[in-house]
Amino acid sequence: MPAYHSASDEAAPGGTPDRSPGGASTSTAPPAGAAALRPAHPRAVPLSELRALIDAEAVPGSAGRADPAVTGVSLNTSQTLPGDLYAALPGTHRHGGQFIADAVDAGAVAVLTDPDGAALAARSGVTVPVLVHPRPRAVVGALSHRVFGPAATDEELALYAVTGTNGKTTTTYLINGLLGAAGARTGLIGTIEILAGGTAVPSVLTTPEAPQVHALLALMREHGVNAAAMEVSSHALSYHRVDGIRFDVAGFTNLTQDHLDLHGSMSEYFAAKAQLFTPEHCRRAVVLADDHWGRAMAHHAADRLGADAVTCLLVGGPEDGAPGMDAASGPDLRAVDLPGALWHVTDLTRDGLGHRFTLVGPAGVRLHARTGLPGRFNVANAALAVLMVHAGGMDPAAIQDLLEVPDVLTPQVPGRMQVIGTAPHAVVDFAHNPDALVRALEATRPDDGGRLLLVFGATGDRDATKRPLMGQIAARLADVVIVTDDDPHDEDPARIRAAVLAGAHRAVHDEGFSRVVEEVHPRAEAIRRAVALARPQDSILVAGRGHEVWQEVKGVNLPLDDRQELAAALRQVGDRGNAPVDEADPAPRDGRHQEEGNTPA
Ligand SMILES: CC(=O)N[C@H]1[C@@H](OP(=O)(O)OP(=O)(O)OC[C@H]2O[C@@H](n3ccc(=O)[nH]c3=O)[C@H](O)[C@@H]2O)O[C@H](CO)[C@@H](O)[C@@H]1O[C@H](C)C(=O)N[C@@H](C)C(=O)N[C@H](CCC(=O)O)C(=O)O
Ligand SMILES: Nc1ncnc2c1ncn2[C@@H]1O[C@H](COP(=O)(O)OP(=O)(O)OP(=O)(O)O)[C@@H](O)[C@H]1O
Repeated sequence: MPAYHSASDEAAPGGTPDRSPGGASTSTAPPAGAAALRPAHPRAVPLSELRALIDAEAVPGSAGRADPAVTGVSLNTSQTLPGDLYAALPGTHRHGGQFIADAVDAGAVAVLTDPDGAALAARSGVTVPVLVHPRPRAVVGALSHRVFGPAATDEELALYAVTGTNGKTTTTYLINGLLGAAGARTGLIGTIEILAGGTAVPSVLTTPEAPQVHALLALMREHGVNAAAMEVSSHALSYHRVDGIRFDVAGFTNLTQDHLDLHGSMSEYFAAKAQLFTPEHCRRAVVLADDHWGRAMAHHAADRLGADAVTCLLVGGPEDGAPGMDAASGPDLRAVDLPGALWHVTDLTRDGLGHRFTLVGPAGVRLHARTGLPGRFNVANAALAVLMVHAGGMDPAAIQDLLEVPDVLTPQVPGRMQVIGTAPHAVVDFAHNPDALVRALEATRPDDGGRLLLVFGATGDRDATKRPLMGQIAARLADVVIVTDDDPHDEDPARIRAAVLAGAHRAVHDEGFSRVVEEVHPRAEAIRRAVALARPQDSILVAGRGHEVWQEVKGVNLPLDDRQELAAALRQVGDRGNAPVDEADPAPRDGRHQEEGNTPA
């Protein structure tokens, strides 16, 4: 197993310890500027060396040094620092070449761009040298690695990547929980926050752009971080954001519908994710192989990495039903032909909100575990995290010791199945695609005949095909469906709601579900409506925005935190009692529109 110092051995640079996963010491300082996300002691690389690395054409500068020392890389002028190479990339809205003058004003000593950007540079009278490459985005990772990458003398930083449609954030927190319990000083890059050993910084993207990723890894090394877990989105793989990084272990959670606006089809979406499981990007792979996409990924990984580098995990079985992979029930056909080491989950039992389970591996090795995270999908996340740590070099006996640490597989993941109230059981979750919504609804349904109320919407400017699907799922699995707004971005929110409602109506009319379906906006009002309708034995799920604290409407960020709104609404109702759904005021009020009647008794 990797040898780690105890997290408590070292003082945190720049902060007091807090709740960060895996025992990384952090402080709770506010979001930092670009400089705070860079190493304090950057290396200086001559521009000529960078030019040779990517075989770029060079246009000499008209002033300053012919071969300046480059100490950083940026591809957005808001993050450009003195000494940077500014990568002026073609974008979906405009060309980064328009911002070269701003980059030079911010201290950029050179520019990397494509021929169109070079023309823009010439027109703006740029004085610094310009490197011209036909596909600059494809070489930014290699350049960033040269500038920010590890020196031969640096301590090892073990890197764990998680990809998949759902479960990335949760699995990275689980990995860091285990590594932290083993004494590692952990770092994190993902949707919620970035932990680089110093301050915790709220995230903007799930996977930042390549220069920032490489700078963050350098910062982690400076802060003595020796293991880091990172979410790798399909956007990241398509946009070359992790180029130049070879992860020790890459994990695959699942592939279900999302992001078809970018990828076009599920096969293309798969192909984007599959890039992670190649020798350029990882040494070992752990793949959740329960379904077609998982099995395809396992075979792809074995083809590219060799079967010895692959671990397959089967969790199987219906939600909260009999475990599909009980060792006593004999071999499962899904295991046939899976490459590499095979592990499966067995002895699955409910324990409080979470589950106990056993992982059975090659030669009958058994690991006994418990996660307090709700929903069977979190067993999959927890099992994947355990096997990724194993693939990273920790032997089963050491892992079993870690699994004895109370709640080691129950990290607090903000906005993921986060319980806000108990009577009614009220949960905020980040489910914002069809599969996640199914699983979150299944995990929230009350056991004892209470009703399930759902508040959700769909995001604007993103995969529109999932909107009616999510409406349909909502009407199938919830008793009261309140359709509201998510982040509309630049789209008309009413149009988005209409698409979601169309799916809900289809389930009600064509499939005969008897549900209350309402359209209520703004979102805070929808949350209050759900709370007003709920009885103490019911459950409320507010899905889609999880930890998010801003709602983006036409370029303006409006403060909105589902957790706060739900807590406030519950407090208010606690003072005056709940109204049963059929007694509640059915008349539309402030954007509320009741679409269907007849909730089940
Ligand atoms: C669709 C997408 O991923 N777009 C990314 C892309 O933006 P773009 O091509 O539209 O950029 P643009 O506005 O046309 O500008 C062109 C160039 O000029 C630069 N620029 C622009 C303005 C300026 O003042 N200065 C400047 O330097 C930009 O950095 C860019 O390189 O390049 C930008 C610069 O890096 C990214 O910030 C931007 O991500 C946007 C913000 C985004 O929302 N991306 C999402 C969809 C995303 O990546 N999501 C995935 C996770 C999804 C999930 O799993 O749920 C993620 O990893 O976060
Ligand atoms: N293994 C899983 N399978 C299906 N759904 C899951 C799984 N894990 C989590 N979910 C659902 O997906 C939501 C998002 O979980 P999480 O943030 O861990 O995933 P993610 O892949 O990081 O998502 P995103 O890329 O959107 O940030 C959860 O709130 C839950 O509803």
